[in-house]
Amino acid sequence: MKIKFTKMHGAGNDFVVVDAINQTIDLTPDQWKFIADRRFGIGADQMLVVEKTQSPGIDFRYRIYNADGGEVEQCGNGARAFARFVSDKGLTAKRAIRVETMSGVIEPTLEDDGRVTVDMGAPILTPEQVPFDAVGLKSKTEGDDTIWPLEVNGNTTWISVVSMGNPHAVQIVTETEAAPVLIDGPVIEHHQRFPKRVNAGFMQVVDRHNVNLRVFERGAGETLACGTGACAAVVAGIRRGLLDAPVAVQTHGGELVINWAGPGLPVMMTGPAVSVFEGEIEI
Ligand SMILES: N[C@H](CCC[C@H](N)C(=O)O)C(=O)O
Repeated sequence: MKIKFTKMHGAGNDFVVVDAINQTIDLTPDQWKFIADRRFGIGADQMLVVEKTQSPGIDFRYRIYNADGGEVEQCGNGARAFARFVSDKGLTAKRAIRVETMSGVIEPTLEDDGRVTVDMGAPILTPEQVPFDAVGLKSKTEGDDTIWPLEVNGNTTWISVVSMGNPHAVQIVTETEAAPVLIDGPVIEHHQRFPKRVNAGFMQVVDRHNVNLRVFERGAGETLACGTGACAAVVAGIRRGLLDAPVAVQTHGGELVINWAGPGLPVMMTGPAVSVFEGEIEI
């Protein structure tokens, strides 16, 4: 079957985006993995599939597949790329678009300056719902946050656990460029205390409104940026009493700006969304 796609990125987190409204898309995890392959396929961190929805008051559904072929609940940078895609393709004339994902409804809005702001919904802060297995662990309180000891490569790493619909383990590091992202990231991603695996964030606090962040993503490895990871890291930093909103998050692929007014309230993320090229692939 031939599939038309658009290659996009949000702060360097790159995507293959497909319109499943005007073409039939029904691929296996191995076929998604092939598309994501940077040598044998197109190459991407995630694949985004745009679908119709019957849900009242909702404009679209969008599905997210990681480079390992697995479908996941949420993708923050992907939400911005999705909004750019449906607008550019004329699938909607709206600038504020309500889209349902596996983990609920989010609302990206196309800004006049070319960036996209997404209401990512409220973070989930109960460990069991992340999900994180805290049984038998002795936590510490830091500000309003609870941090947990995780055994990683023989060291104890203290983490915040946050879900943005997808699971995140956030640690504070002195300097992101010296952090063992590629050594500890895979161990945290597959840690037994995360039954659905986890995205591992490494955050350096520069000042109360600025951080550097690297994320070893579940199912994709280290990416140049992680939108839900930036949301989770800022939520953790605010709860720990280290940050004040808004927070500019510097990633290897660009800047994301995160706003959050506290528990139960939505996390707002603003950042770039860029179309790079269009193509067609036989699969
Ligand atoms: N790897 C993530 C999905 C993509 C998230 C990231 N690319 C973002 O921008 O939020 C997970 O398995 O939960």
